[in-house]
Amino acid sequence: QLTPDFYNKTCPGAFAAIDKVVRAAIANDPSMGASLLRLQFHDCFVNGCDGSVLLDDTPTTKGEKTAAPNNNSLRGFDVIDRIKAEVESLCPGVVSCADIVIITARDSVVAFGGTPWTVLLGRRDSPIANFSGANTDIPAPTLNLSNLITSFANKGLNAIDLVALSGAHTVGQARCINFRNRIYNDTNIDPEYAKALRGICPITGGDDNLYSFTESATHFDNDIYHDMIKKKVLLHSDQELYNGGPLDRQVEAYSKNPEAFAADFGNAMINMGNISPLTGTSGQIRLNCRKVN
Ligand code: HEM
Repeated sequence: QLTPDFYNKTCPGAFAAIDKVVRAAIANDPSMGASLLRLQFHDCFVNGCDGSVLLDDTPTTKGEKTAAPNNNSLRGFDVIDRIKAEVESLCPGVVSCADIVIITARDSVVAFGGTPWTVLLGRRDSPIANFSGANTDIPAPTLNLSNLITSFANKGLNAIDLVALSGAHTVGQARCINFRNRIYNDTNIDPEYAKALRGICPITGGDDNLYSFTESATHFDNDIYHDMIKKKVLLHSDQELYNGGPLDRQVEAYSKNPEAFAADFGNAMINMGNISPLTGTSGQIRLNCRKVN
């Protein structure tokens, strides 16, 4: 039901307006591109791609922003607010927050030098957030390969989608709390890499200290697959993809063929964007992405 031309008649200016705000945000803070890309994942894995991740807590209901995988970690909500304001001034009440997340993720990858894909549109916004769903459905970096595969399968995504989408970790950063156990306890990690990271992430304290996933954390390329093969990745979950198991061949293929990775990444983003959208007369077009109408 989603289509690429959904806003062609009702808001043809939306694409240029969104891209402009995304580029300005990245020019102001290059790390923002990664954060905007991640929002699509954390929206789509919880109740589908329905903009629920954008809802603030209210006095009576908890939103998803304060769930464990998101709290003190997700960012970019102010950029989404700026985009929504621009788009509302162009065409009031037309473009959903859920679709803004999808377009913003694509534009961020392109701004980082990645390959564009055609986004499918026509999603509507959920009137409710799912705090407990955000805690259970977003995979943790401690998961092993079979649990990662299951977590993606639960959302209708296959193992190729898992390997391709994990390529998103070619950009952005992680906090020490998410890689401490790996650098002190994992054995499938390059010893020099682990040693260097221990300087940034002590055994106690420094939970929020940041480290980049790859050397070019603001350039969208296939570096993360090279790093997996070298055992120089931050997250336990990313190394699980290349650890003597069935997906090693796919990691090697993406490391050798950046075009194949780019094509599969775009397709996997489209697949992820298809998770349980609200369409037709379901849901609403929120006027402010942070609260229900
Ligand atoms: C396969 C399962 C995944 C796990 C276990 C996982 C886990 C994580 C963790 C732990 C962080 C660091 C958060 C922090 O320290 O605050 C992170 C960051 C990030 N993730 Fe994932 N992730 C997964 C899949 C994805 C997918 C599918 C995407 C998008 C397509 C994605 C995009 C990102 C980006 C871009 C960042 C950096 C954010 C920033 O710098 O602000 N991740 N992820």
